[in-house]
Amino acid sequence: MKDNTVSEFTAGAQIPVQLQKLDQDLPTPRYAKHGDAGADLYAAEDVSLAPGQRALVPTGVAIALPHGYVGLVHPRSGLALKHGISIVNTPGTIDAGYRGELKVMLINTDPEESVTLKRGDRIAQLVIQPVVEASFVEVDQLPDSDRGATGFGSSGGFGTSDKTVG
Ligand SMILES: O=c1ccn([C@H]2C[C@H](O)[C@@H](COP(=O)(O)OP(=O)(O)OP(=O)(O)O)O2)c(=O)[nH]1
Ligand SMILES: [Mg+2]
Repeated sequence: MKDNTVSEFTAGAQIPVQLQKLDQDLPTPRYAKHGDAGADLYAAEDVSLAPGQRALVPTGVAIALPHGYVGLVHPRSGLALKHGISIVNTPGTIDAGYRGELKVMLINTDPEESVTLKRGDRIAQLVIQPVVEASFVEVDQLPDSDRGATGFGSSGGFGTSDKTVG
């Protein structure tokens, strides 16, 4: 790879992403199954989380994403279901220019049980996506749209008074 630029994006395509191992003894992040959206990230340290506690957990890797891409650090559903482990800032944003260690801000949402994760456990998954950069154009008036300024449940679909099904 001569430079760090990828000009075209094709759905399903593989792009090369330079990865530096800061911890040689951990496996390289990988997609657990062919077609997975996220590559699993490993904990570089043991971490114990009391109920409600959070911790910034190192993963032992740094990457150089091509310009025009973002890395999103998503929780793993198995850890969430079994132990209530989530990510405080989910999804974490890995900027293309970031060269530091990828870190995961885990939180234990279980109200009663502490959770201990070990070095080498897969704690999160990194989803890489193309992004567009906006050039913001300031206007006095925005164009009309079907939705307008409505939101925050305005279309219904929950609660007892405005069921959309049955
Ligand atoms: O879960 C995360 C989130 C962020 N980062 C790293 C990569 C990212 O590029 C950088 C900055 O993240 P973000 O923009 O979310 O944080 P900020 O609070 O806006 O800090 P900054 O002012 O440095 O942008 O921190 C991680 O390693 N893990
Ligand atoms: Mg930022």
